[in-house]
Amino acid sequence: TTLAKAASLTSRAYVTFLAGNGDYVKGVVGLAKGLRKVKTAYPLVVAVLPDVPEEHRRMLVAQGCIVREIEPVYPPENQTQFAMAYYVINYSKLRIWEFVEYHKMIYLDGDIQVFENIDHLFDMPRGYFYAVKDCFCEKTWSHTPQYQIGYCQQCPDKVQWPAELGPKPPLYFNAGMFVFEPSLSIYDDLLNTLKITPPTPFAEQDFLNMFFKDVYKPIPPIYNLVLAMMWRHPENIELDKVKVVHYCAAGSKPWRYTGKEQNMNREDIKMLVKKWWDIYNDESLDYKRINISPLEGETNKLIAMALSEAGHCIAAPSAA
Ligand SMILES: O=c1ccn([C@@H]2O[C@H](COP(=O)(O)OP(=O)(O)O[C@H]3O[C@H](CO)[C@H](O)[C@H](O)[C@H]3O)[C@@H](O)[C@H]2O)c(=O)[nH]1
Ligand SMILES: O[C@H]1[C@H](O)[C@@H](O)[C@H](O)[C@@H](O)[C@H]1O
Ligand SMILES: [Mn+2]
Repeated sequence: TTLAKAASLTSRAYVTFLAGNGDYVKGVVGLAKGLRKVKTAYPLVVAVLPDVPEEHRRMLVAQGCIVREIEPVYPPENQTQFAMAYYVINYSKLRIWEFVEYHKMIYLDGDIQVFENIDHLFDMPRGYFYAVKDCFCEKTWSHTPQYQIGYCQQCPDKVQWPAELGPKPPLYFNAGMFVFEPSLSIYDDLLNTLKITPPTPFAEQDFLNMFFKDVYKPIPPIYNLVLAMMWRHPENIELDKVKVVHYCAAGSKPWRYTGKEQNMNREDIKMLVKKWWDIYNDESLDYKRINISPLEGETNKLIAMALSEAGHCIAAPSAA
């Protein structure tokens, strides 16, 4: 019905995560502007930890974001070395499963930029967890047998998985981008499972991989270009088809980019960093309240139609 269609359009959103008072807020502002540039029909929700300063929250609201505060989530205590010390805060991402006013969401890291519209990903069948396969070739993976034997799921035939190591590990996704369905029962299950799961180097990314392994569906790497793919597996990437770029390689965050770190002085990287800045600096992409988004316009029409089908009519403003 018309009303159902209106409801399903309004119950979708992008979501990202912001912690601390550092410079990741620039990433989120850039992301909000990038999503506007590709004319997404859906809002960007920013899940913020309590330590995000008021000034940064105001900047995000001014960019049209919906700011939602979340409580931090901590893994059980243990002596793990995270691949990056700050990854521990990423367990707090699990709170986004609580956002059940949305039926479906696309999670994007703050260091991601969207260069082409990806709204069609919301239309994929429900009941799965969609994300892009990660690459195991960078030094951040040196703690794993995969890295040690030179096995990568991006080229699984180059180095075969040795039988002595047991069955081949399940496919592993990068958790900087995924399509999921908020749900209170899954949320409870996530938090209860976390309580009995010791932390591991890739923090909530390892945890989500374990938790969703039976419903994980890989989507093409154009939906989350992990930058190392460009020098590790160029044969798997068609740069001109890429829709979503994840500035995750060491030294690649555009707002900190110097070009000095390893692999950062490449032309393709410089071009992608420049494209990020072009969006960030484009004032015409700043949020203007006056512009009703195509979805708001469309939804308002659908709601009006549904109400009139149901025999209601919208009261005209009364003459005072
Ligand atoms: O000070 C910080 C650090 C991180 N973040 C947020 O946390 C996200 C994850 O951090 P990074 O993007 O720096 O991390 P990576 O891309 O290297 O990390 C990858 O591995 C992590 C393991 O915890 C997560 O799964 C993350 O989503 C995945 O892309 C950021 O995008 C940002 O949204 C902040 O807000 N402030
Ligand atoms: O989440 C991590 C991170 O983004 C690293 O930068 C990358 O090397 C990894 O492949 C990934 O799993
Ligand atoms: Mn990231």
